[in-house]
Amino acid sequence: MVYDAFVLLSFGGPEKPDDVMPFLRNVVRGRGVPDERLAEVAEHYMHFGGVSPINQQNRDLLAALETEFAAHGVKLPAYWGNRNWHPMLADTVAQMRDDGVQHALGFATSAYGGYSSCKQYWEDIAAAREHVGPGAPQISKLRQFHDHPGFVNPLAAGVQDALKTLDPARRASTRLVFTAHSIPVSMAATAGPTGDRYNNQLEETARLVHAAAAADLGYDLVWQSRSGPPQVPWLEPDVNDHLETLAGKGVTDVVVSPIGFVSDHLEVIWDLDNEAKETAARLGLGYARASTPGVHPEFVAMVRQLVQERTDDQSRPALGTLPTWDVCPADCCPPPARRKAP
Ligand SMILES: CC1=C(CCC(=O)O)c2cc3nc(cc4[nH]c(cc5[nH]c(cc1n2)c(C)c5CCC(=O)O)c(CCC(=O)O)c4C)C(CCC(=O)O)=C3C
Ligand SMILES: [Fe+2]
Repeated sequence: MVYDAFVLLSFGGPEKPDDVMPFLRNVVRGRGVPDERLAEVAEHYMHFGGVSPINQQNRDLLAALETEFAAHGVKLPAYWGNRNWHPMLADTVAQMRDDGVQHALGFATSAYGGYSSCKQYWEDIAAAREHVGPGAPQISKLRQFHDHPGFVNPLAAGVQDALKTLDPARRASTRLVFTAHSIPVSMAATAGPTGDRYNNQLEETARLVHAAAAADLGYDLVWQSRSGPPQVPWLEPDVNDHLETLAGKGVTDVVVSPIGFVSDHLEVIWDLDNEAKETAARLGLGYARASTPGVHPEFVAMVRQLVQERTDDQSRPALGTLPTWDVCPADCCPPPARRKAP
């Protein structure tokens, strides 16, 4: 297969206060979420002047990738398009068509399987191509990378750096707490052809990062950033509840490592650096938050290697045992049942 471009696929985020509500309406489009609920979430963004850091983080990643590609002879122009905010993927795909692109490789900023993390990016691609119409380039999404050394090693380095900020005398009662975005239980059950792929991959990533970073410590995988109505079950426990449990069991310090994310966007800097940190302070727990990969050189190199897997037939580095594939089975990870508008 001949590829002639690269496109970074991401979530998108507001960049000024007036962007916040339209962005949030895009995130929940078709789901009948009332504006009052969105106004609550908007508050989190307003603590940061209505600016999510995610777009700048993607600009930084794109710039690092261009340098990395140039240094390794990968001659693909790099584009970027989002699901929920500008630059919107449909506009990017129109630009790619105008530039004569025929078949691009797409890298989504999520390591895992599941609807929000994987399938929805395939849907974004299909919708953007349909919007552009005849002449729209094909886009093949690169594979999931939850156990790639270029993902696991930067996470492990982040845990080790975070541990250095805690009291070494209390290491024996320090615990690693890995977090990922909670999803509805029904969504988790249909993630991947055999189900539960999202959770299973996260469990494997947690195991690998723990082994590489601090095998002497105990660890858990818990969930953050739950939304949706309370009567709908989502993956539990929530990180805040879990800190409470740990404090009751004699744990004195925690390192919280958000392995579910590739950069320190709003779900990290609000839900962890504010909410979970406050919870820890209330419980008297020492607290350190480990970094996400961001533009760590090994992570940037990983993206380039994932491209070369498709162009140069290279090996597929993997530290874990769960299988990976280039094209997801058509019936995996269906969207959640749509809620009716109230
Ligand atoms: C699995 C997963 C990831 C990780 C994979 C990936 O990265 O793709 C992720 C990432 C993110 N989620 C983000 C923000 C939001 N997620 C929401 C809502 C939801 N997320 C869900 C799942 C996930 N989300 C789900 C099942 C919902 C319920 C509604 C729905 O089914 O869509 C809402 C709506 C308001 C609310 O109800 O809380 C917001 C604002 C941001 C941007 C942060 C920034 O701006 O910096 C990022 C990177
Ligand atoms: Fe989300």
